Amino acid sequence: MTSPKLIALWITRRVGWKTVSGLLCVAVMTVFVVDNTQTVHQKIQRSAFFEAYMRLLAQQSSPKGCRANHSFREADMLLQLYNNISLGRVKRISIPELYHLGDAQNYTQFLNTLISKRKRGPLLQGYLNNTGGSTWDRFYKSISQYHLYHPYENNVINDLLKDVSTRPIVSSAFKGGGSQFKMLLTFDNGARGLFKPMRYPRGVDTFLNYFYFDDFERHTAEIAGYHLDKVLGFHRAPPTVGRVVNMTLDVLMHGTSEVKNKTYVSPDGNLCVHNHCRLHCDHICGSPELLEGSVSVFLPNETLSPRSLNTRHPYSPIWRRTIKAEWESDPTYCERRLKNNKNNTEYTSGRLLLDIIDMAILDFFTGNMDRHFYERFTEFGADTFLIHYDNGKGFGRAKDDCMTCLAPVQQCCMIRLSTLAKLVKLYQGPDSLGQVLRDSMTSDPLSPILLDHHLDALDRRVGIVLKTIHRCIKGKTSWSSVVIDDGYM
Ligand SMILES: Nc1ncnc2c1ncn2[C@@H]1O[C@H](COP(=O)(O)OP(=O)(O)OP(=O)(O)O)[C@@H](O)[C@H]1O
Ligand SMILES: [Mn+2]
Repeated sequence: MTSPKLIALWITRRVGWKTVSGLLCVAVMTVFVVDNTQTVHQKIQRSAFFEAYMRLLAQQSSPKGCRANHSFREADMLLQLYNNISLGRVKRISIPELYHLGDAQNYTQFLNTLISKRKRGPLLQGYLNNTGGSTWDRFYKSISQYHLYHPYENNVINDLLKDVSTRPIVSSAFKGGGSQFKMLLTFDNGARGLFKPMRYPRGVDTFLNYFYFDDFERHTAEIAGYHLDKVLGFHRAPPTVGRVVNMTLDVLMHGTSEVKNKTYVSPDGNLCVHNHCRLHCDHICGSPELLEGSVSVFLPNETLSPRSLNTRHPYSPIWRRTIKAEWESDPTYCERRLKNNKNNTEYTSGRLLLDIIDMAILDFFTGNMDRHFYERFTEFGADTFLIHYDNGKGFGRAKDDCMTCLAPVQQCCMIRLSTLAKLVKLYQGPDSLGQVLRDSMTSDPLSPILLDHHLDALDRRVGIVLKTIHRCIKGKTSWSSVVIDDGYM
C-alpha cells in the first residue's frame, strides 16, 4: 500500500469516515476561497492523499469481491488479520511481500505475479525430444513437475482447445473405466480427447434423494472444473472444452464396430447410442443427431509418461448408502492417520497433504464428492501436483454447500499460503470468484456454461472456506500451524 493511502487509512480509522469527509469538504472550500488562480479541480487532482482517500471511500461504499455478495464475520476477521500481518502489525508472524494484497490490484494481476514466481521444474522425459508440431505435442512438451500447463504459454492452450473443439473426428470408441458414459475421440491428426455427453440441461439440479454416486455427471461441470482450476492458479486440470458432436458423422460413421452396433434410431426419431457399464450407461441420444458434451484433452501416452493410477484418496467416500467412511465419523482422522502418522511419512512430510487440501477446496467450490483415487505423474516422484481430472460430479446444487467435501480442511486445519492468499484476495475484491470464472468461461463455444446461481454460490463458498480457516487459527491459537508457506503455488 502506498504511504498516502496508509495515512488516509490511519486517519480514517482514528476519527471515522464522516469526520474525515467533513474535514475534506472544509479543506476544499478553503483552497477554493484562498487561491482562485487555479481551479479547485486541478489542485485536488494533485493531491496523492486525496486520491488515496477517494479510492478507499469508493471501496468502502461498493466492495465488489465475494464479500460484497456474501460476507461472514469470521471471514472478515481473517481478512483483517491477513492484512495486519502483511503490514507488520502482528508480532512474530510475517507474510512474504509476494503475497501482500493491494486493495486496488485486480485478481488477475495478483495471480499473474504469483505464477511468474512459480518454480518450473523438469519436463516429462518421454516428450523432451518430441519433434511433433501439433498442439497436443506442444502441450505435452510443456507439462512440468509443478504444473500441467503454463499460463504464460497461453497460446498453446488456446490453440489446443480450438483444435479439440473443431478438428474433424476420425474415430470414436467407448472408453471403459469409471462409472460414466465416455467416448474416446481421435482427431484427424491422430491426437485424442475424452468426450462426456450432456446428461442434464443446465437448469436441472441433483435430486435431493440421490447419493453422489446415483447421479449422472455434468458435461458443464467438466468444462467449469477446468476453468475454475485455472482461475485459482492451480493449472492441474486437463484443458477441457465444449463441443457439439454429430451422431451420424462422428459416432455412427466413424465409430468402432462396437459403437456402430450399438447405435439406433429412437422412437422419437433421434439417433442414439447405448453401452453397458457399471452404473450409468443408459442411452445417449442426439437431438435429432446433434449432441453437446465436454472434451478433455487426453493426457500423454501412459507408457511414455506413466501416472500413478488407483492410489486411494485418504478422504475417499464409500459407495454405500448406509455406511460411513472412517473420516466421516472420526473428527481426529486427519491428526491420527495423516498428519501425525509415524508409519506413513507420505503425509507427514512433503506437499501431498496440502495438495489434497487444494483439491478439497476445488471440490468444495464445485460440490464434487467423487474423489476415490488420486493420480500424479510417477517420474516426478512425490514432489509433484495431483492431476485435477474428473470434475463431472460438480455443480449439481447451487443452494447447498458440500460440507463433507471440506472435511480435509476442517480436520487437518491446514492451508497452503498461496491458496489462502488467492482466496483472501477474491474475498476482498475488487473481483469475485464468480466474476472471474464467468469471464474465463465466455471463451467456451458452449457458453454460458454455468447459470448465475452457481456463480453466486462460489462467492458464498469462498467466505465459508475463510470462515473455516479462521476457526482453525482461533482453535489452535497459531497462524503458523495452519497457514503453511511451502513455496508451491
Ligand atoms: N483427460 C484425460 N486423459 C487421460 N486419461 C484420463 C483423462 N480423464 C480421465 N482419464 C482417465 O480415465 C479414468 C476415468 O475417467 P473419469 O474418472 O473421468 O471417468 P468416470 O466415469 O467419471 O469415473 P468415476 O466413475 O470414477 O467418476 C480416470 O481415472 C483417468 O485415469
Ligand atoms: Mn467421474
